[in-house]
Amino acid sequence: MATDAVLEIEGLDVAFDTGRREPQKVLEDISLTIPRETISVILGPSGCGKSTLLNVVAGLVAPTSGRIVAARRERPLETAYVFQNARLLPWLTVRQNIEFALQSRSVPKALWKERVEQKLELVGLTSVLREYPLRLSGGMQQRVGIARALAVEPDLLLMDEPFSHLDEISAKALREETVRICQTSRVTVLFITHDMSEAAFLADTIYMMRSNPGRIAHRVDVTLPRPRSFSDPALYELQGSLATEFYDLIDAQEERHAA
Ligand SMILES: Nc1ncnc2c1ncn2[C@@H]1O[C@H](COP(=O)(O)OP(=O)(O)OP(=O)(O)O)[C@@H](O)[C@H]1O
Repeated sequence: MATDAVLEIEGLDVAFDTGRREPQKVLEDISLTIPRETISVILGPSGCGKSTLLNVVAGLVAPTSGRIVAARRERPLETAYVFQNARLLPWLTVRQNIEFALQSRSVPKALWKERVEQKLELVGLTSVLREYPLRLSGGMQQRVGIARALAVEPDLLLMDEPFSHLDEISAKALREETVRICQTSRVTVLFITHDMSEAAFLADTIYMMRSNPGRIAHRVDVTLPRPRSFSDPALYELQGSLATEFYDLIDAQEERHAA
């Protein structure tokens, strides 16, 4: 295993039993390495198995075959999720929502106050500690969701299309925040999207997937310097080449389907 990797996945297959004669193969021969303190992006069309891949990494879905090797072998890999919706508990305050996550991971109570305040500060939201989630905007709720995930100090942060339900201005701000947080807090991220510009802006490495079954079709190492700007022509260029590859894949798939 590479010395700077948090996780390596080797030859991973996932098939679901759907009651038909043959199990449905959703992921096939997935291999990837996630280096420490980087952002790896899985880019793929709807239904190609992106969320399933994250669920395997989180230990929620068992692979049919293949290996997942975590760098820290002395204990299971600690992961935390940020979903499309923040999924905050509406009857708990922001502080209590984050404390709930800390409690569920058995983080000692003596650490809670500092963790909650530090992570809320990181997402720029210290003023909402006592608020209830429904009084916050969608973007603020998502920031709390990120703070909650960071509070457990995971080895790997799993982000499943976390900004896809936000307006474009909030989404852009949160993409910038994600990069800043990763750099200042030395977090490692596995990020799912089907948005080319989001992938180009965030990623150190992009794994482009195709469907039926989900496979990694291309790996793109993004060498654009940081901080990146949404208006950088080089970013547009990368986004354009990702789009070309992406739609070529979809066309090839439709041709295979029709044959
Ligand atoms: N527990 C399950 N049992 C059976 N089939 C499943 C299960 N979970 C996912 N699938 C199937 O696996 C395929 C991939 O689903 P998945 O949600 O991983 O795709 P995705 O790329 O994340 O899609 P989207 O971008 O639309 O969220 C789909 O056909 C889905 O119906």
